[in-house]
Amino acid sequence: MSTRIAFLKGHGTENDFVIVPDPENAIDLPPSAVAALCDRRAGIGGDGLLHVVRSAAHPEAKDMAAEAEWFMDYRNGDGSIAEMCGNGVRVFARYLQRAGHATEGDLAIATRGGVKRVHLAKNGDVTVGMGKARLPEGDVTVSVGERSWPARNVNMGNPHAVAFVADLAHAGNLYEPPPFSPASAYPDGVNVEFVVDRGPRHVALRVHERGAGETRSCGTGACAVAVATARRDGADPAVTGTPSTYTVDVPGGTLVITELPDGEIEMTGPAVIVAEGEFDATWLTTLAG
Ligand SMILES: N[C@@H](CCC[C@H](N)C(=O)O)C(=O)O
Repeated sequence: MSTRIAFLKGHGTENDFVIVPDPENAIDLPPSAVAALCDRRAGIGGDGLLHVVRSAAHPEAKDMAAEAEWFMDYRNGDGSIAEMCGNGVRVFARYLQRAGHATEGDLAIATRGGVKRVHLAKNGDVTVGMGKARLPEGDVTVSVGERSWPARNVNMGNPHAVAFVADLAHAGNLYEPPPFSPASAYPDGVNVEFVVDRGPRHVALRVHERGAGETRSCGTGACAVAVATARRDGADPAVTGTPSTYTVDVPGGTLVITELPDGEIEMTGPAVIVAEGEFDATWLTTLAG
């Protein structure tokens, strides 16, 4: 009898994830296995993978176990590891609720970017305390074809370059990571957001995600965009003393981002589980090569 491994599929504003519940951290998920599971033709398909592990059972999360029972071991679709995934945290929380590990209201989730406070609302929205942005100094230029733009460095636990453009179509097909200069600016790669204005405190973005390509949403990216836009608009909450809220349209929906005067950022958006099933463990090892 072969071993069956349970999985679910979920998305947050169409940033989609394969979810692998593994409370005791017993499933070996090397990068090749993650990439095989996230493959949209030969696998299940997803922009990334949420490995659901008890914090106490994961060496990277043990220290957070007293604060947060569950650790989001997030992987990009190409198998690489990222520090944080904003849409992923909301979907992770929705999974915990569905599995009976959490109820409506507040919970804490351990991530590589620290413990995140999450609120599962009655109306189906999920709010995440995303922590504070860091704005590393340094001019960066992002290019697509003949066009180039200055980009703002914003770190949400993971790196982002935010470029304001006249038209989202100028970002091109985003099959490849957009080149930036200086080439040494992001030694570990970067997520690149292209942004246009839609109205007062309302923007829209397209994103090329490190390790995934163009996706239909990026939660940390939406936070980075809200922070960069507030600085551009003279609405930095630390200066004005009032929270700034931006509506951020992404190709897969809408996220609402609020930055408080102390720098803490809250992200609100949907999170849904769309399917569940199981796969054969030997299929995984064969695919993973
Ligand atoms: N989709 C995510 C971000 C996932 C990580 C990113 N690709 C990286 O490598 O930093 C989000 O919703 O934040």
